[in-house]
Amino acid sequence: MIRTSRPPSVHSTATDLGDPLSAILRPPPTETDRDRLLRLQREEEAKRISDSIDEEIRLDRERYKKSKEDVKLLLLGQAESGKSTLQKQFQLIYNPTSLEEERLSWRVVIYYNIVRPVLRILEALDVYGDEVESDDDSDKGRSAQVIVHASASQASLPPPSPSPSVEQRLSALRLCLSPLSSVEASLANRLSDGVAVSGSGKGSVMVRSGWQARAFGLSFGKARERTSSAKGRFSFTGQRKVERDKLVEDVANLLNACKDDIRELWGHAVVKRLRENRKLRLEEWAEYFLNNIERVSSPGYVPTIDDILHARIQTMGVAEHIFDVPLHGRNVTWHLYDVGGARGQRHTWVPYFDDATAIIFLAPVSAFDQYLSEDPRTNRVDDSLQLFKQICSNQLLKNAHLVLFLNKVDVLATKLARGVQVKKYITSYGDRPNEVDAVVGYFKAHFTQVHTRNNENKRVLYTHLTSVVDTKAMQSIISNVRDSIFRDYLKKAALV
Ligand SMILES: Nc1nc2c(ncn2[C@@H]2O[C@H](COP(=O)(O)OP(=O)(O)OP(=O)(O)O)[C@@H](O)[C@H]2O)c(=O)[nH]1
Ligand SMILES: [Mg+2]
Repeated sequence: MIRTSRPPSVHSTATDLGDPLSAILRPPPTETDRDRLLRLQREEEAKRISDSIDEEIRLDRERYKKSKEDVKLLLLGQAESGKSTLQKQFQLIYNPTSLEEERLSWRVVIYYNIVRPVLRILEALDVYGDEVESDDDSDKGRSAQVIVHASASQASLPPPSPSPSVEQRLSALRLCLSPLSSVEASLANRLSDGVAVSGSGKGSVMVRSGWQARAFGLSFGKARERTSSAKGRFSFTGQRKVERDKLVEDVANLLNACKDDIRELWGHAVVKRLRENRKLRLEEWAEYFLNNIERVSSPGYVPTIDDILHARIQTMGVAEHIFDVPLHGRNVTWHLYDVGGARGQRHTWVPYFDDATAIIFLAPVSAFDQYLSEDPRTNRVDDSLQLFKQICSNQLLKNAHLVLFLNKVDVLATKLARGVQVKKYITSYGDRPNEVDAVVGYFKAHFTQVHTRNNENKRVLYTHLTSVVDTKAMQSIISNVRDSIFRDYLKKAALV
């Protein structure tokens, strides 16, 4: 024989006679049918909410457990060291369609990367132009000839006098290119979404992760992005989108109209002289886009992947990019954290340290003749070494797999070929040969020494010589880095 109990009820009256809470919750004896129905509906709704909270907690727990299995890779290094460019190379390998989809949106950055150096060249001419012109009279004649020849195809310039002086010609170019100064601020404003940022020290534009989406109201590919510093998502009305596109189209038309003048200015003997005697210094991306001015400013221009890799925009805060990386037939989720490297941005890195699986530290070896724009007394290689020391000795990072990229080897080679002397900037370099292998070897020894002296955990340092804009070479370097990170990852997983 079995004994059965009554079906349980939320407000059981049989078992809770002594329980004051149950007594309060018990329906009043005068409850009507309608009241009862309403009460049951309320209870059902409360249960639904409670169940959904339980489910959320369960999913959160699962997500947390799973995210502990994810690889978290930090890209660290000073500003302009190549972190965002390396991130694009990862994107190209593990989520190529997203970079394809972004191509058009990079026009605004590339146009900014052209307008800004052109204006800097004009400023340098204002300051040093006369000096350079009077340096060498014979060259004056040579420059004038170049100009007469080049100006024959110029519709936008005033008709050349039979033999215009260098000065007259440069004045004419200045006049023709003056409309660019008004678009510089508009492009900067568009990119930074009107946010003025301190800490870059360079007066150039900084953007947060997801800038394309904010600037154009578009979303790109599958790559999920989060940012530590965005206060919230921006949403744009269709009207604003149209106005913004109009700006890019206007700049495209302007550049197309000015491209012969820009090309002439860039190839001008006086400008070349200013660059040779280093009174005018332009960054590598400026040179790249000015060398490609014809293509980049032609109508209907769509940036190539190579253009995107050379485009320069400073990162603000920390941008998270998520990729699925295959490992033995299953996918492991990789979180790539691309940080802003300027001094004013470095405090944003710390919250990402304690669960980092691996670090790639980028040190641009070409920067031996440059000083921090945030602190013009500090040599950039010296800053890299100091920063690397802090990373190596940081207790929160002591278990992270450590990779060092001695980057911008191609830029170093170009600089040395131009005759720039390392010992002039790094006095300790002494009389060692002014050649790529020797210079890279010298810097490598210094970084290795910093690592050795700050290596409590006896961890291995994996060093690569890189030019992160070189897609072909990066494919094999990234797969090499991936394998070494996975080896450590599997070893640690086996110990858990
Ligand atoms: N030629 C050449 N250019 C490079 C190399 N690495 C980076 N660049 C260029 O240098 C510029 C700066 O690179 P980014 O990747 O933006 O530098 P970053 O480290 O992200 O800088 P922040 O965001 O300010 O911290 C870009 O225009 C890149 O195309 C390289 O190895 N060779
Ligand atoms: Mg960056």
